[in-house]
Formats: sequence, structure tokens, C-alpha cells
Amino acid sequence: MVNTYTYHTSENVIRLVQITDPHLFKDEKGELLGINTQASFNQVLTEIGQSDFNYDIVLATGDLVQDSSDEGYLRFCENVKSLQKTVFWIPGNHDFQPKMFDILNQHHGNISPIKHILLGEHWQILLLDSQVFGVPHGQLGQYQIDWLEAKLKEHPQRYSLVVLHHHILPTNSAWLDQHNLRNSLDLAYTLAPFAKVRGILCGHIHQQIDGEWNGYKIMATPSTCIQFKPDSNSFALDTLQPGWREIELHHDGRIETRVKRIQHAEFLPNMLGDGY
Ligand SMILES: Nc1ncnc2c1ncn2[C@@H]1O[C@@H]2COP(=O)(O)O[C@H]2[C@H]1O
Ligand SMILES: [Fe+2]
Repeated sequence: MVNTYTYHTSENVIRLVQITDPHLFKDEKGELLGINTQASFNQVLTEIGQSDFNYDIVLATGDLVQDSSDEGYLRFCENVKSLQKTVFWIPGNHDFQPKMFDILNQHHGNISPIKHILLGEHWQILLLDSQVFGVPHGQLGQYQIDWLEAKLKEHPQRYSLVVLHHHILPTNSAWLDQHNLRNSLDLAYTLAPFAKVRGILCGHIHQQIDGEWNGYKIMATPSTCIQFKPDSNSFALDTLQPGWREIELHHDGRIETRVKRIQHAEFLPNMLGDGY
């Protein structure tokens, strides 16, 4: 099996789209706290298609399916065909990996199982699995840490973007921050010797963060369905709309990025919902 995907381009900028946390259900009418997650996912995909952002690849950063159903993963595969670019993925805390792996591989179309991407001459992307089976918080196992270190050592001349589901920077929401990446210090120690690491990208927290941590650009992205309210110690939803993220990796190591939200439909959750 090939373990590295090489994306050849002579462009000075590589463009990525991130979609995250679609939480699809077996039933396409399935709702998460009042939002039909299939409908909001479709709307995000439609509006990505309508935008003039000419992306090279897509990153899907976990919680693809809420109920471990074959149907949810199969519809994900069908739906992302419209993106017409290779889709790379990582698991979130809600994903059932044996099924996810089988279905996403069998119905691959434009979906790749590869976790190491070389882009043009200057960049690489490292996709990590931070899932701890059966619980909402995250942890990078020793295999993930060793793999990350090995890839950074293999390509020290490349700028690196690290991608994982769980968050590192707090959301100032106690209920959600208990579900963070528990061993972010191990990640910090692993990355520290490699001066060309530039960014860390995650999903999971259903809200936007554009911050900084140890000199790395930290990006978290709205879900394609429900949004969590920032700075809320107990569970609370937001009326902000489903979204996605555009990222530009420049040849000099700069990352430019922006969050987009749907504009041609409105999804409002049941604001009284207190969890799932
Ligand atoms: N009321 C709640 N209190 C604490 N955790 C919750 C609550 N509701 C949901 N969660 C968990 O918190 C997680 C945050 O985002 P996820 O989509 O990964 O899935 C969520 C659930 O696993
Ligand atoms: Fe999650």
C-alpha cells in the first residue's frame, strides 16, 4: 500500500477546503438538536461548489457519522463526489473506525485513505488519529506520535500542517473543554524540534478558532450542522450557520485562511437542546 500521496503542482499557493463534523445519520431525515444534518451538509457542499475558491484537495476532519451506520458513511461517499477533488479524512470521537475505514475505502471514488500528503515542493500535511474509542476526549497514542515525528524527520525542508479532530486551545466552555486533546504537551514536544511546522487544524468544537499556540497557527472550524456557543460553561448552541474553511498554503510558509458560512439557506437548532 502506498502511504504517501503526492500532489504535483508548480503553483505558488496550494488551496484546501476543510469540512468537519457533518454527523450524518442512517435516516437522511435524521436531526441533531433540530437540525437535519444531511440537509445542512448538502447546503454546505452546494455553496462550496458555487464559490470561486479553486481548491486543490479537501480535508474532512471527523465526526462524519453520528450513529455508526453504513448508510451514513455511504451517503458521505456519494455526497462528496460533487467536490470533484480528492478528499482525505480522519476519524472523530463519534466515528466507528472499522466501518468508516471499510466503507470509505470500498466506495472510494475521490476519497483517499492516505494520511501523509506531499503538496508541490514546499508543503506536507500530516493527518492524525486522536480518537479514544468510546469517549469524547482525544489523545494521541504513541504510534501517532512516532509516525508524526518520523514524517517530520523525513521532510524537514517542507512546511507542515498537522490535522487532528480534537482541539488544543480552550473554547472557554467547561463542558466542551473536558473533551479536548488530553496530551497536547506530547504534541508540543514532538513538534518543537521542527522549525517548519506552521499550523494545526482541527474540528470537534463546532465553532471557529483562529489562534496561536507555541508559534503555530491554530484553526478550528464550524461544523456543517449545529454550532456550539463559545464562552459558555454549560452546553449551549449558537444560531450561527453551518460552515467550512478555506486555507491557502503559500510557498514561503504563510497560511492564509478564512471561515465561510452558508448564505442561501438558514438552519436553526432547537435552542433548548442540552446535549446529545
Ligand atoms: N451536555 C453535554 N455535556 C457534556 N458533553 C456533551 C454534552 N452533549 C454532548 N456532549 C459531548 O460533547 C461532544 C462535543 O462534540 P461532539 O460532536 O464530538 O460530541 C459531543 C458529545 O460527545
Ligand atoms: Fe467530535
